[in-house]
Amino acid sequence: MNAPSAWTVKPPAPDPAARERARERQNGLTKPRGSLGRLEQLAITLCALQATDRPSVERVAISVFAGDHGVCTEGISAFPQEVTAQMIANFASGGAAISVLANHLGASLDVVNVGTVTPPDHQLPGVRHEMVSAGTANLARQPAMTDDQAVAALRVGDTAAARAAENHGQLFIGGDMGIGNTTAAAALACALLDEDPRNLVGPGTGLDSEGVSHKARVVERALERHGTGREPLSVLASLGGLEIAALTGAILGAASRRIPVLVDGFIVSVAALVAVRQQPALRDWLFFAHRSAEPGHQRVLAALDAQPLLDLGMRLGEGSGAAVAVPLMRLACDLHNDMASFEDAGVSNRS
Ligand SMILES: O=C(O)c1ccc[n+]([C@@H]2O[C@H](COP(=O)([O-])O)[C@@H](O)[C@H]2O)c1
Ligand SMILES: Cc1cc2nc[nH]c2cc1C
Repeated sequence: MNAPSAWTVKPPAPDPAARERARERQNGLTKPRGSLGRLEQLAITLCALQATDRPSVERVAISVFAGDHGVCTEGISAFPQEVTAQMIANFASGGAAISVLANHLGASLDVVNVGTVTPPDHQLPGVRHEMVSAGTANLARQPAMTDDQAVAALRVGDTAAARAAENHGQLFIGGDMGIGNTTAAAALACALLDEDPRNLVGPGTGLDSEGVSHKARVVERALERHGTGREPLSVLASLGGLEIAALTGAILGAASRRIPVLVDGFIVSVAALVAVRQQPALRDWLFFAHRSAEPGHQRVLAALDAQPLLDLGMRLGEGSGAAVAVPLMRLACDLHNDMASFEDAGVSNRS
């Protein structure tokens, strides 16, 4: 019963009538048709997802999921593992990039510790400790998670999405924090896309080229051990991470509650890829914020047929790239909602 494949959260279909009305409205606004480019499509898609004529992303719900990775013992990151827990404290005290961005956007920021090696500090304000385990096992040698742990982590994410829905969130952003998680994400993406690790493994927080080659060999060993071609949530259990599984659960959970999702960088996109492989109807609910500098992101975006909004060379995680793209989505909504029509403004339309 606790096999990950039993996870059957289903996203609903977007509203076709709201989509059609939004398309008609865009075509009647005082601009040549299509001249606002992808901002037009963005507003139309939001109308269909929010089943409204007046789309809005004023209420943004951000959940950052943190977890540690057993594969760190293989020397695959430029930073030590304790940074994961230290950054949780930084999120709590408002000093992290995502803290500043959330504050700027007036977004809620939910920090969830899904499992660190460093014992949780229960005094930290605003941090939820929903530890599934003290980090994952080393995926190069054994499954990162048991099936039960993967399901528990999916549930942690789904619960965060439920909180976003209770707070009437109009857009969900998931962020990740986990030293070593670019190794897990690359391994997962290789298994799901049948790719060579040398094409998907990158520097993460800052490995040099020798470090990247070593990391690719670690991923290769993991793939040999766990094999490919299994169902997506089993691949997630053996090669993923606690925060990555929580992100998969959160993304599915948000869409199933009719909250559109703005996907961040490499790690969140891999969590989204797992979710789309599990529930293809989820794809409709995803906007892609940016192209991360982590080289494997490009391949994952292509597999999801995704055109990100921004390309700023960011590679931080935390949901930061998604937060940076929110103002663009807000502008797309304002244009859709507030521009005059040809008729109202007395402007001649094309003959
Ligand atoms: O989101 C991205 O595209 C991204 C790319 C590179 C690194 N990161 C962040 O850096 C950490 C993982 O890097 P590493 O080198 O320890 O695997 C983790 O906390 C991620 O949030 C994030
Ligand atoms: C300092 C630091 C902050 C981060 N935020 C997300 N991943 C990170 C990795 C490091 C090393």
